[in-house]
Amino acid sequence: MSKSETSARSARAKALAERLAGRPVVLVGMMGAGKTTVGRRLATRLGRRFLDSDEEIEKAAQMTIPEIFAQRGEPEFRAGEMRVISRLLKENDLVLATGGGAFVNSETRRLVKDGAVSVWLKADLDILFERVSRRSNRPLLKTADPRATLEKLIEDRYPIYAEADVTVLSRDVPQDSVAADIITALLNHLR
Ligand SMILES: Nc1ncnc2c1ncn2[C@@H]1O[C@H](COP(=O)(O)OP(=O)(O)O)[C@@H](O)[C@H]1O
Ligand SMILES: O=C(O)C1=C[C@@H](OP(=O)(O)O)[C@@H](O)[C@H](O)C1
Ligand SMILES: [Mg+2]
Repeated sequence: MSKSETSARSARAKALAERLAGRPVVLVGMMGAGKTTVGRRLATRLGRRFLDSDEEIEKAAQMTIPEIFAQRGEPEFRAGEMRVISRLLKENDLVLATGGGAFVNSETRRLVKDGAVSVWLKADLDILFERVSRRSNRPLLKTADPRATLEKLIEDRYPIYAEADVTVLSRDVPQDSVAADIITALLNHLR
């Protein structure tokens, strides 16, 4: 990257930091959208701390997400997810990646809307399916037809994700350019 590109990038990050005034940035959207991986890059660009609610839930429960779903069930996972997100949102200067179902839960959504600026990372079925197929760590997709399950979740959840403050497309472009697109969208939103 040239010197002028580096300084333009840091000027944008600085402008955004001022407009955010410490408020957390929370990434929401479907499994495979890139919340965890793009979120980490966004935090680096902004000089912010990065946390992932799934990771924090696993630490608190001393169990993996698939174990929590299997041993405790989804309702208990959602209750824990809400408690963890409520705790994390008290932190300033944070980028928080949530699990795909977090924002769908009305109480968690209220916490995020009240305490943060929310970003919907949006991708279409083909991209999401290709990405989630790389790993088998998503209990909701352990069905006879995971693609159909994903499609149904998209149908149910898209109208809810659309309540986020900004929407950014998570295409198959480098994750760093998705992070840059998030910064642009947030700068426009907070203008
Ligand atoms: N822009 C992108 N281009 C290509 N692959 C991506 C992109 N964003 C994310 N991925 C990949 O997709 C998979 C799912 O990403 P992840 O960040 O875990 O999504 P989420 O947390 O939203 O479920 C990972 O293998 C990640 O490297
Ligand atoms: O969409 C969902 O309900 C879920 C998404 C997962 O996180 P990612 O969106 O990071 O994959 C994880 O929280 C859990 O498997 C449930
Ligand atoms: Mg994730």
